[in-house]
Amino acid sequence: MIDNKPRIAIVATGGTIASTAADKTQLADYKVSAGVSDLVAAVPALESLADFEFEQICNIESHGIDDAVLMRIAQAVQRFCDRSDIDGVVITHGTDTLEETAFFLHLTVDTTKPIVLVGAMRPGSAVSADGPLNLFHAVAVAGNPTSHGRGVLVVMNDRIASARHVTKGHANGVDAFVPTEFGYLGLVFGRWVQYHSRVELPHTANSDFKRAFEQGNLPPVDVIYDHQGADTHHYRASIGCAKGIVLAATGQGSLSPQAKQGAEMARDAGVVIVRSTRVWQGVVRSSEKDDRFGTVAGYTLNPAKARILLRLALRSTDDLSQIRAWFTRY
Ligand SMILES: NC(=O)C[C@H](N)C(=O)O
Repeated sequence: MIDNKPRIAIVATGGTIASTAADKTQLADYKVSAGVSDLVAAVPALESLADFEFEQICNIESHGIDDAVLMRIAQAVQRFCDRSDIDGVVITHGTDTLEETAFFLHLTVDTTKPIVLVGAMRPGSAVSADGPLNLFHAVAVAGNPTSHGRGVLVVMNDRIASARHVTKGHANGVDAFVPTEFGYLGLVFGRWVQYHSRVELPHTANSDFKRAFEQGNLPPVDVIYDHQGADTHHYRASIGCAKGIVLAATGQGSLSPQAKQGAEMARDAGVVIVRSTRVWQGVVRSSEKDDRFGTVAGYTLNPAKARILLRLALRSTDDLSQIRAWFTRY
């Protein structure tokens, strides 16, 4: 029996799942304190699911993750996936920027093995902490043979979502992760795992950006949020520092007069602008605006994920037609 257990690598980075507070009802302002061995020790039933290896990359909140940490996470995940004795990888992560790490790995890790990100919305010290069961579920999913070839997965609150679609949709609740209109991929309930759909867009072993983390720094890309009464000063500050700007535009990618001006300034300075939307569902399709302002339509990627794709794209080219093609495909 024991011989049949999968071997799972747990890559730990911090977040609320690794946090504790002085009081059981304290649900904010807690401290990251638990290392990966503490997380695993808190769920003894994990032993029945898998054999483990651990790597602690850092122990910080996810809004503190920078490029250097992101690259270390990606390299560690790739290293584990390249090993024939490892069946899957679980990454414990803060939820605030979890979708960014998840989507970066989805586009860059060269594997068909399951990679599962998991976090928690309540610290480990809280009444009804969600971390222990989320971790159990993440390992159940990573060790399940039906999880192969599905790209990077996010497991929270009994659901399995794709890194491509999932976004944080609630600031506090344990049901914080929502898959937008594309839906969850499946369910996990104890040891039981069932999938209902898969992501059709390219990822992991089929991605054009495989192992990009081995190829040096990614170009800086800023996100600018458009709104009523906008100004052009964000664009002026960005141009000269950033190689690209993602515009969290209104509606289906409409631009305020100032955003239009900003887009023209960026185009003239050779900075690529992606028109994404601050609305969290729907599509920004290419239109005559893109010809006029030299912009790229962001399609169904939210601004945080459009930023990741634009960085990967700009690492290899500044050819607008190639970048536009990638935005229609990913
Ligand atoms: N729920 C969380 O994990 C939020 C946390 N503060 C983070 O590291 O993103």
